[in-house]
Amino acid sequence: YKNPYYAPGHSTMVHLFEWKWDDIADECERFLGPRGFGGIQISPPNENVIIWQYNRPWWERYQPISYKLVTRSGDEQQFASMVRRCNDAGVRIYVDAVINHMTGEPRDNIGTGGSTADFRQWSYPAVPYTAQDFNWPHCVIDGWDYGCCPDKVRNCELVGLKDLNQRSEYVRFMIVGFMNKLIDLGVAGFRIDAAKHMWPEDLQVIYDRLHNLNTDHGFPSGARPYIYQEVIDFGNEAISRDEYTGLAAVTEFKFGLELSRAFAGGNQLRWLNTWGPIWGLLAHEDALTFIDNHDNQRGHGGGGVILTYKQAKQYKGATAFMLAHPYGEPQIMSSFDFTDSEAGPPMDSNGNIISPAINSDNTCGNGWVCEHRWRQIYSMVAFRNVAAGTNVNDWWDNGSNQIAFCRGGQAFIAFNNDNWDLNQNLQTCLPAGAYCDVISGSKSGNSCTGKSVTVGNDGRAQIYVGSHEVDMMLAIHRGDESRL
Ligand SMILES: O=C(NCCCOc1c(-c2ccc(O)c(O)c2)oc2cc(O)cc(O)c2c1=O)[C@@H]1CCCN1C(=O)/C=C/c1ccc(O)c(O)c1
Ligand SMILES: [Ca+2]
Repeated sequence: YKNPYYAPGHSTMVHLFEWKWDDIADECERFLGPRGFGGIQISPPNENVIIWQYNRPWWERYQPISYKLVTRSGDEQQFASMVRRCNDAGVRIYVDAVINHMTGEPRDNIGTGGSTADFRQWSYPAVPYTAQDFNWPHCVIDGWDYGCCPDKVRNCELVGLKDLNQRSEYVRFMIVGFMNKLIDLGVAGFRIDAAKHMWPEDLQVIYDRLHNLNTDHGFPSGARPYIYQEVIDFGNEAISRDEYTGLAAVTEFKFGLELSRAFAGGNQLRWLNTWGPIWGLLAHEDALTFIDNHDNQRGHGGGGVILTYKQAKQYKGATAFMLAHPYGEPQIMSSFDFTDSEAGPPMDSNGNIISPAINSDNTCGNGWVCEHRWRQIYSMVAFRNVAAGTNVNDWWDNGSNQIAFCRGGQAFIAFNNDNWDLNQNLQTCLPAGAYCDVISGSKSGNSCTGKSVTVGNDGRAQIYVGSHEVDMMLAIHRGDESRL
């Protein structure tokens, strides 16, 4: 359950948060496939309750009312078409699976597919679930429970959301049926939302009943779904993420916290020469890594200050480091612009999501940030693909915030987060020749729109990154995007 089964030559997952299925399919064909992205995390595809009371908040999609594949992102036909088109473009689909709970007790009683429920009777006829399928006696998780009482964190309601009993064979049957339908439609795996709130042994049973990936979508026979479990654990709770790493991969929240601290100036970059498990991070094969996610970019996820698209220069620096370094399985957040932390995606007066506009310079409009379309970010996906299979070598630093390293003999990157210029003759580990810096520009024909770097026969080059430049890094590699 720890292998994403990306297509050859592809890497990196992007979370297209709240995107519609037709738009995702287009994005696979016109951008993500050609740029070597490995996969996409999509928003929950099953029917959720409509919450007009808070003007369609982003978190309404985390209140299931049924397992029908009808949401504001599209219906089952559009879902199937997206998976087919993305797999054909070499881009995998991972589903955000909300299986711990159903809804709370919202004011309105109608779902995105027209289903209703009787919340106070724990009755969801569109599944169907009835009261016997939920955990009893009724209780709600209290703040103290996280520190003392694993049983309550699993068996009581998270913020009043009706808590399913995954020990029930019927509930297991319904959840497994829902997930196997998605696997048969060609998805490559799942994010398990709120995994901390479910018993590992119940999750193990559910995972082991999942089908192998669908070979008609290019997966090898016998391939198991890639599963990464959302366990928010900063080490101060009774439940540890180590209870879940035996099952499948786990979201590594410390990763984004530590890199945000380093690139926001709270920790010197030179300390990153030991980046990896000795920082208290999960083992490489267990870690789904990211700078920010849909929850903590809004300040909900606890743990401290997280960099987002709003701190563009530092965010691009931290993201470049995430993608340049071999540790973990990285995910890029692709956001819609927000100021209100509850606000949902851009929508028209009827509540329909507005599609991202693609501008002439390939950036997004209509309120979508599309971090994955920022040159400094998509260029580092190509860097990661060229560097696949190599380690970090020839580390250099200036004793504070100027660092540089190679990936085998394939790629080289330098960062400058000091407030004076980096101007050094450094070992790039690359063959002699001319290279375009893929951060300050790109290669067009046989010239560079940004900086160019000349590497000598000894692999060394003069590397310059001014402290007042738009970006704090310079990256070159042996792939076609950089090598002249
Ligand atoms: O103030 C709120 N929630 C209380 C604090 C955050 O607690 C939640 C956590 C949570 C937070 C921290 C933890 O350590 C933890 O074990 C759980 O996980 C969720 C997962 C869901 O599927 C749906 C939810 O409503 C929540 C949730 O409310 C607002 C209003 C309701 C939704 N919400 C939210 O803030 C929604 C947050 C949310 C939604 C989906 C997620 O996948 C997620 O990680 C957080
Ligand atoms: Ca639970």
